[in-house]
Amino acid sequence: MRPRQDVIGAPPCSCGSVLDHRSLPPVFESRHGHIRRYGRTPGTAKRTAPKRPAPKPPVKGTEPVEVYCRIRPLDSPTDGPRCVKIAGADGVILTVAENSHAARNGGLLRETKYTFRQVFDELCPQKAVFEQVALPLVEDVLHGKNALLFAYGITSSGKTYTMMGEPHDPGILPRCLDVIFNSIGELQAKKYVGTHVFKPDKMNGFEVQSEADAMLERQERDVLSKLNNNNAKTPSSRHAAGFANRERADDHNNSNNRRRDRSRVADLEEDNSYSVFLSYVEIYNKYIYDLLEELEYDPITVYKPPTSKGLREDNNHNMYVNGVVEVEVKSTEEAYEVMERGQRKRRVAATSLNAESSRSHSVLNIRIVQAPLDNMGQEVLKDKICVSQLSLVDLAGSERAARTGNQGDRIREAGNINNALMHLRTCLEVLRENQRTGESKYVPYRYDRMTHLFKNYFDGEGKVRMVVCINPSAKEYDETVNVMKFAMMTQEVQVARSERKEFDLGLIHGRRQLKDKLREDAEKATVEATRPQPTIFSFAPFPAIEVLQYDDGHMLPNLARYLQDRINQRRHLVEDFSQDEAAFRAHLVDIEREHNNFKIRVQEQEDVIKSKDCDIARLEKKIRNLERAHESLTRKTNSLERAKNSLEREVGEREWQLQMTVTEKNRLEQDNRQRLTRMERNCNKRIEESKLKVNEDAMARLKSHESRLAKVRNLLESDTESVLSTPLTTRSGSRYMAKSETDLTLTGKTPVPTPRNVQRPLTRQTATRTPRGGVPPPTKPKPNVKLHRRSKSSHEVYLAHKPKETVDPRSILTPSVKKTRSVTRLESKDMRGVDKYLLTCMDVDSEGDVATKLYKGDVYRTSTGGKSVVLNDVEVIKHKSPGDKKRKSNEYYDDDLENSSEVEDRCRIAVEGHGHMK
Ligand SMILES: Nc1ncnc2c1ncn2[C@@H]1O[C@H](COP(=O)(O)OP(=O)(O)OP(=O)(O)O)[C@@H](O)[C@H]1O
Repeated sequence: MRPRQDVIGAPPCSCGSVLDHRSLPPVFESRHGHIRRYGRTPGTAKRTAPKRPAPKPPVKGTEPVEVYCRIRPLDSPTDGPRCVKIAGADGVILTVAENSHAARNGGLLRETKYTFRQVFDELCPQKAVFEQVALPLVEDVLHGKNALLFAYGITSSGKTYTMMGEPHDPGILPRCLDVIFNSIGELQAKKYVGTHVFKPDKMNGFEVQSEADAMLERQERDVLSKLNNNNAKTPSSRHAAGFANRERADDHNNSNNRRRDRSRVADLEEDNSYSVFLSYVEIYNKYIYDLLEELEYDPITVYKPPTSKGLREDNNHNMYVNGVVEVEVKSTEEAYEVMERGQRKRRVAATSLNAESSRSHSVLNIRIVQAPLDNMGQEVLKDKICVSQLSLVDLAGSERAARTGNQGDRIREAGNINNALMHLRTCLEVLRENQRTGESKYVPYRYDRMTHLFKNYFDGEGKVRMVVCINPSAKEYDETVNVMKFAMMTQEVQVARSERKEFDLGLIHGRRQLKDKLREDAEKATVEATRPQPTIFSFAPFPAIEVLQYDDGHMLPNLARYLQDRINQRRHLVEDFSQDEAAFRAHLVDIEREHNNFKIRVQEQEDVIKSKDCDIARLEKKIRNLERAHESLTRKTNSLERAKNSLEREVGEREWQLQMTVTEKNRLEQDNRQRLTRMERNCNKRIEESKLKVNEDAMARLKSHESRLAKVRNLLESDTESVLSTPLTTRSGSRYMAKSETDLTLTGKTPVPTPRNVQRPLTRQTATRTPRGGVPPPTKPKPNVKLHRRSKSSHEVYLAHKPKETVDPRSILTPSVKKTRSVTRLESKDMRGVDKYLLTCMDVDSEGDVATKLYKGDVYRTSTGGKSVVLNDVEVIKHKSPGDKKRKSNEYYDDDLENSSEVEDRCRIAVEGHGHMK
């Protein structure tokens, strides 16, 4: 199988793209702006200032993962060539090593510059590294934010050194603990004492434990620790578990050697109560083990091997190790002790590159639990607990089997370590691509325990920092290149910035001091109460002052002594009294001052209370208003509910009615269709009958018309003297006596009439006498027919009736009438004094031919005094279109027939002499 390190040894660019060095030009600028020089010619390739792309504007609310670089010293100054140079405060230049993979592959990369947030050289002290890298994270965690710090690098690059350090020069972990305890000092909640004791709820949260429970737990612990002390005589757990342990961890036990970090974080919430909890796990061969778990003692196997732990997600979607032991620590010493306990259990082994090589990734979780105190400074507010976490991760180093010379378990461990690191890299790459492109590709955190555990840091909020540890030895060049690329890629990952937790709940400040003050006062009062009361001093009784004998030489001296003593005593008493008085006065002054202070504070508190009362009153009023609003809304909701129900009912009814209507409509439609079909049948039948009847009527009317025409003809024939020998028969059977010249056919050009409906020019003009009755016009008169010549007498007066719509045809053929009176509209009076009647009609057929018809008649006086006209002649002057040659001659007869009814109508009016001609 190909060793893992060969796989990870070659991906050339931090952006993940594989570069073929041979195909690249001598100078190539990577996507990250790093200048790379290629070429076989060894020499001093002068490095120009790297041209980095303009930094992207930071996404609002996010910040990049901050990557720092630490270069460890070589084991000895003569320890081979170096491949790493420092370039300023934030850059390192990696020079290709001669025996490196890149060099062997032909494409020689001379120098590459990598830029970090900050670079620490070999001489950089631990304190400086801590202050730059970890102190801001400690500040964050004390202010309620989460943070992750991990050390990354190849094996033996100084990760554990950076994280743990040495007793005389501690690394990041112990310093973090120092600073935390320096900062929270007196603000800590008392362990097992008081009512504000935080306790893990086993689901990654915390609860407040009652004092009784806390005491009970303490007793249980005491018993357990005694038992453990007894068991300590048995072989140590680390040997029983068969794991090698770091001897240097024992050095930490000697706290006298340990140098403390004196830094502290200011501006903490003084009215909060703090607790610190530690948990320590390692991820070994894909499994998570609890380093603080007390292994059960078994008389046969001595100690049971540790069981792996699972990962769970809490209510806030944070990942945690299920069932992990969380130890509350109250001081740096306690924390050290716990940390070292875990450190001793961590799996390390000697490899050819590191005598104490970490075979697992270790995660120390420092959880700060804080909650604000109540107004009396006595208890914490249970529902305001804030938990923040600082995860300090010492990753196992990537390693190549060829370099380490590992075998057996070590090879398997190395494979798992490399896999986990590769997976971390994959996750970060996907995350970075998602952030760049706006896509939401699945980030495979879950495929590895380590990435799954850190998921919340990359997806959630909080600072993430990485210390990349570098071994500058040229032998490590190939792996160092990959570490650099990973670091470059990681710097481009953005994480959400978390906000500082605010604990200002409107409570009074200085609650903690108030509590202390009250306690002090109570203590003082107790002391005062136990102080012995001053006894009333009484002088010794007077000696006997009776002189019993004259020579009594004792009485007076005794008395004098007594009095002197008494005077002295009195003087002492007065002095004592004045001292007591002064003390009392001073005490009184103190009390007075204190009293005044209290009065001021009481006043302040009263003000606060007043303002709170105002607030309360305002809020109560608001609550009342809201309640009223709520009630009215409830009423409104109820009424709307009722309205909605009734509307729903109504809608239901309407729907039902609609359904019924539709059904009824369908039924009616069906009925109507049937009825319509029936009616259609009946109608068709009736239409057929009507048609027949109409035909019959039309035939009957035709017959009656014919008979009437026949009568008129007979009448005309009988009354007229100038009867033509050859009567012209119309299609309707009526006869006219032709008085005009017959068969007048004119050729030659005539003025073209312009009737209204004529559009085509007329080129031929024809005037024919129109026969009636469909008989073709005679071409020449029969010899026995006597043609009646048109009267030429000049005394006959014609009434020429030309309706308005007639136009002048401009024909050369005009009736030969001398005396003419023209009217356009016929009235009775016009008939006076006229002998002849001439009616001019014009007609345009569908072909556009214009026919001018001249009806002539004689005017007779009737017996009733009126005038009657007997039409006896008709002349038709036709203007034919040249394209009408094919027109059949009998069409003329059709036209005549059509017009005959019109002529009859007009004549009827003229004959009667009533009405108006159109
Ligand atoms: N900055 C430094 N100054 C002095 N000594 C250092 C420094 N960094 C590392 N060392 C030394 O180098 C050796 C290897 O370091 P360390 O064990 O920390 O490497 P590591 O990266 O944790 O390796 P592994 O991944 O195998 O555990 C140790 O002896 C350590 O003391």
